[in-house]
Amino acid sequence: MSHTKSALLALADGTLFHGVSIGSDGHTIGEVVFNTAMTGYQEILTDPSYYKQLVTLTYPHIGNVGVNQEDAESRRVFASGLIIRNLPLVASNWRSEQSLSDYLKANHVVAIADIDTRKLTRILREKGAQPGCIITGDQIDAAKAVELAKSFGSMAGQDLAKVVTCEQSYTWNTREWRLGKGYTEQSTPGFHVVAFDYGVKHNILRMLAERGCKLTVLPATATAEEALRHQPDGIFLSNGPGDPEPCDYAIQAIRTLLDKNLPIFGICLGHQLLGLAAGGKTSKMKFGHHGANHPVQDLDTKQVMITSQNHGFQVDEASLPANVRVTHRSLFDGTVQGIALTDKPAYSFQGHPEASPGPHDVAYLFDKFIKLMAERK
Ligand SMILES: NC(=O)CC[C@H](N)C(=O)O
Repeated sequence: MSHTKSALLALADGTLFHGVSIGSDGHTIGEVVFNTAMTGYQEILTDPSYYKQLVTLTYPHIGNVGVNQEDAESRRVFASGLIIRNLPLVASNWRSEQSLSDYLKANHVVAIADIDTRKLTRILREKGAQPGCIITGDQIDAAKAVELAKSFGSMAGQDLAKVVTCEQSYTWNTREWRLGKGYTEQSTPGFHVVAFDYGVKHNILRMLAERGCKLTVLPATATAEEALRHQPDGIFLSNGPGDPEPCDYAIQAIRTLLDKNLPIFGICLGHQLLGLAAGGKTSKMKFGHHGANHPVQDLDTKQVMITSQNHGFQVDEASLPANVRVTHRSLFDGTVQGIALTDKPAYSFQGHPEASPGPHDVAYLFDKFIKLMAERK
């Protein structure tokens, strides 16, 4: 039997959790958040929105189905650490290519198992998301770990979109992808979408491609002029990590693009940035929304959808100017989940409509974007 290495999770408030290391050696710091999804650990780890966050999963057995290349949501693991109850001894699935533990090690992710994730989640619910440190080794200095946790400070004020974004613009090869899916040459792309990559998840690009869009992806700091040079039919604003408020480059670009009356669709961080560009404000939530079964109501149709969520900031309803309408609301806490401008073809959603947490309830938001681009042509 292989030697198990000890690991410690220290919270900034001094709480300590002793467990075993299941990833890389060393230490990592970030904001500790809990996610209640029962599946999708690989999508969570590779979602760039989790950069600088240490994710604890409330589902106790994580790693049962291993990992594979196909399920990655981006080019690498972006979560800064993983905290779980129990790593199964065997990973079993026909698609599995690697065990979770080997994957974490290969991606240099520090991770801890065998801790009481229920107790941890209760602390985060009561006190709110807080800084933490995971550190591995047999002789751990707990006081040092608490100091390291504190050194993270707060997620508020951190501009991380420009850290995780792509270095250069690229095109998503829609044609090849569609032909591989059985679409014919004739049914190939209609609309050209310019997507700002604040930490985009691949399934968003896939879902736009599936609807016939040709995609040009631009780095987070690209200007409105750069976007317009591509003569887009529509603009997409992606999800991403950190606080939306310091992303002034993005807010500026979106403001200019709003003036051009182009269809604009934003998801998660993109939603928050649209809210800011429209003149609203955002704020940090206590522990945010991270899970795969959050009920959200479409206020126009009254329909309740089961959605996937991952955010720690929100658009403040009271701050919204008269030309911004709230279109969706969380049925957990009443917070804003969607907005639309009344005088521009621009709208956004706080949850993740590209994730399919079982149901595909929110996929219609992608069809709405296609409709807006068609109306403008
Ligand atoms: N998934 C996201 O885009 C998250 C947006 C933002 N970083 C938040 O935490 O609220």
